[in-house]
Amino acid sequence: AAEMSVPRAIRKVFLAAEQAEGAGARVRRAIGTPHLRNLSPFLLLDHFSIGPGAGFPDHPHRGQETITYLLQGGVDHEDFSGNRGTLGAGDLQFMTAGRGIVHAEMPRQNPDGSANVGLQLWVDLPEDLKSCEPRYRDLRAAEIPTVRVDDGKATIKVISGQSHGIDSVKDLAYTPVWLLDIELRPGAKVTQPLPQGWNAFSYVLEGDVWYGEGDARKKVEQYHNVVFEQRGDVVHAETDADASKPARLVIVAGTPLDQEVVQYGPFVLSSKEGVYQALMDYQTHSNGFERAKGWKSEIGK
Ligand SMILES: Nc1ccc(F)c(C(=O)c2c[nH]c3ncc(Cl)cc23)c1F
Ligand SMILES: [Fe+3]
Repeated sequence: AAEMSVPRAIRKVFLAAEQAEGAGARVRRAIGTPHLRNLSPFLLLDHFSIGPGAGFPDHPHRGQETITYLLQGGVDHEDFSGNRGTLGAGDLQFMTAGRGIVHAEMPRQNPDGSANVGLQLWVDLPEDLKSCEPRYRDLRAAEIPTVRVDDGKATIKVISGQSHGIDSVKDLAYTPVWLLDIELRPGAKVTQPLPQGWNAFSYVLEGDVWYGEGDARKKVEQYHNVVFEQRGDVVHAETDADASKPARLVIVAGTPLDQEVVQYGPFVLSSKEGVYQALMDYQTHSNGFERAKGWKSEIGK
């Protein structure tokens, strides 16, 4: 007989409150606050909004991967190796900082002055990859497979992982991560399998979403983060039939890493000594930060 699917219970739900970050940017931090310090392998999740004149000028990273998902507008990036690029609405950038990156992430000026909105997720790297060479993988909106389910009432963008028989195009991060962007029209109901034993959460971008089934259902509003228990292999999400507008949520899952997390801003190592070393290397332009010497970005001025 088919294995019974076990719904994942909800461990906690909380609002991602807005806070200042970078230079004049605003972020709703859904992972990386006292509500949820980290959920291995996830270190940080920022739902960012960058208005004109704001942004994230020259800054370093070591020991993690960042996944930037542009939802609205555009963000330019430029690093100390001369890599430059622009993310438009629907595009993603998977950046493996590894042993060290210094870059700037600045918004494009939108003609109508609208803000640039997106998600940035930080994923911890396994210890032996924390000193790997940096690398970028861009994923353009057009490359992302989409599947319509529940009579077309639900649309799932399979950015990474699998959903309803659709596989994402390629493994983009070193650490296995599933990232699904789901739109639920009124009355839609989706059952999404997730790998057993992975850590998983869901962040509500728009509207209201019911998670769970029957009397275990819980209604979660916009800007709230839902953290699931590790036990179980499916997540149920649905919207009210009389909802006034569609809901939009992401479901993210990843393999827990069995290592310490010692983080100082964008330096994420697995020991205090590793963090001291990162700070020293950044200050002395060593061990991966050589190209930071005298480097200033064009876009971060
Ligand atoms: N203070 C500080 C220290 C280190 C950082 F890496 C950053 C940073 O670059 C970001 C933090 N949230 C983000 N959301 C979106 C984007 Cl595009 C960038 C960031 C930062 F702001
Ligand atoms: Fe950055």
